[in-house]
Amino acid sequence: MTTLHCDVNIAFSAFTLDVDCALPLDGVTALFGASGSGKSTLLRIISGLEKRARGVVRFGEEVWQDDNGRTVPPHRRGIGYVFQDARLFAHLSVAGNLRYSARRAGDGCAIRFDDVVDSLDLGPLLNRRTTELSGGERQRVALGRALLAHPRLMLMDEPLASLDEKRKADILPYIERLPGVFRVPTIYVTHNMAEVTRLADRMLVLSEGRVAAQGAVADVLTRLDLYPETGRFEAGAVLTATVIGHNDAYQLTMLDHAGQRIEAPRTDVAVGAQVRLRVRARDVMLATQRPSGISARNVLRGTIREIVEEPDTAFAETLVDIGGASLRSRITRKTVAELGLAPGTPIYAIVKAVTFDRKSLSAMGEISQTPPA
Ligand SMILES: Nc1ncnc2c1ncn2[C@@H]1O[C@H](COP(=O)(O)OP(=O)(O)OP(=O)(O)O)[C@@H](O)[C@H]1O
Repeated sequence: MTTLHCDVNIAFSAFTLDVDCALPLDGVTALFGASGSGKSTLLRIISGLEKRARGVVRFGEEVWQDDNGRTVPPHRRGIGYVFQDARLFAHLSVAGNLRYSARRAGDGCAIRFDDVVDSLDLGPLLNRRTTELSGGERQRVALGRALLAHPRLMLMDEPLASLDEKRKADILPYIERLPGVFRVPTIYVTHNMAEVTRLADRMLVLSEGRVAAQGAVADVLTRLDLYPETGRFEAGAVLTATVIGHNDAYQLTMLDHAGQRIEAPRTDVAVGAQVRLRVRARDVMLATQRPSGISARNVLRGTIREIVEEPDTAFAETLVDIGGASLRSRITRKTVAELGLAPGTPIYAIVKAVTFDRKSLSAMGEISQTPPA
C-alpha cells in the first residue's frame, strides 16, 4: 500500500506546525482537530501550495518535497482538492465545469465521465448554470470535477462546513461512497466527530500544530487522554458489527458484534454486510447486573478496562471491553464509588436503540466493490 510521509514544519508569526506522520493511502483518513490546529496548513503543504514549508513530503517512492527545498509543483502531484466553497467556474455550465477537468486529465483516464455523473446524481444538473445551484449541489459538482481530474489523492478541506444540517445529511452518502467506488485515497479535514466516525478508517489528530494521535479511528477514540482534542460532548467509540437481519414490522436492524446482538433503527444495509456503529459515551449506561424489564434494546456484556475520573467535574470516563472492542461510557464519579467499579469489573453496558441515528451507522466494505461499468 502506498504511504504518504510528511515530516514537515512551518512557522508563521503566531503559529508553528511541526508534523511527522505516515498516512496509509487507502480509504479515508480524517485529519481532525480544533479550529486553528493546523489542518488546512498541513493540507496546503501536502498539495504544494505552502511555499514556506520545510521538510520532506513523499508519496510512496515519489518525493514531492525534499530537505533541500526542491518541490514538485502542485499541478504535477495528481491531487484532487475539494474546498469548503465549491469554487466552480461561473461562466461554464455544470457539464462545462466537469468537462474542463476531464479534458485536462486527458485520454486513458480510468475515472469515466458517465460514472462520475451517475455516482453523484449530476445528470439532471448538467445543463444548469453553476450560479443556479444549491450549496449541496455545488459541492457535488465540485466533487465530480475533482474526481474527473483523475487524482491519485483527494484532499477534502471541510467540504460540508458551509452547508446546513439537512444538506450535509444529503451529501454525506455521496462522499461516503466515492473513495471505495473510484478507489482514490482521501484525506478528509473536519472538526466534526460524527463525520470522522461515519467516513474515515483512520484519523490523524492535530493539536496546536502537532500530531496528538494517529491510527485506526476505533483505536484513537478509545484514548481517554485525548479529551481536549476529541471533545467531551461528542466523545464515543466505534464498533464494527455485522448485519444479521431486519425486522420490518418494527423497523429494526439486528447486528452482531463479537457474538452479542445489537438492535438499531432499520437501515438498508444488506444482511451479511459490516457496519460501523458510533456509540457516544454519554449514551451508554452501566449496570453490575443484567437488568430486566427495561426499555433499552441493547445490553452488552463486558469488562471495565479503564476509568479516568475528572477531579474538577462530577464525571468519570470509563472504557468497557466488549468482545475485544471498546465502548466508552460517561458516568458520575459517585456511581464509580457506589458500584465499586474498577478495571476488571464485569459489567453490562446498556445502549438505547434510539441513540443510533442515521449519522451513527454506516456501511463498510465498499472498497471491495467494483467501480460502476
Ligand atoms: N499564511 C498565514 N500567515 C500567518 N498565519 C497563518 C497563515 N495561515 C494560517 N495561519 C495560522 O495558522 C494557524 C492554523 O491555521 P489552519 O488554517 O491550518 O487551521 P485549521 O486547523 O485548518 O483551522 P479551521 O478548522 O478553523 O479551518 C492559525 O492560527 C492561522 O491563523
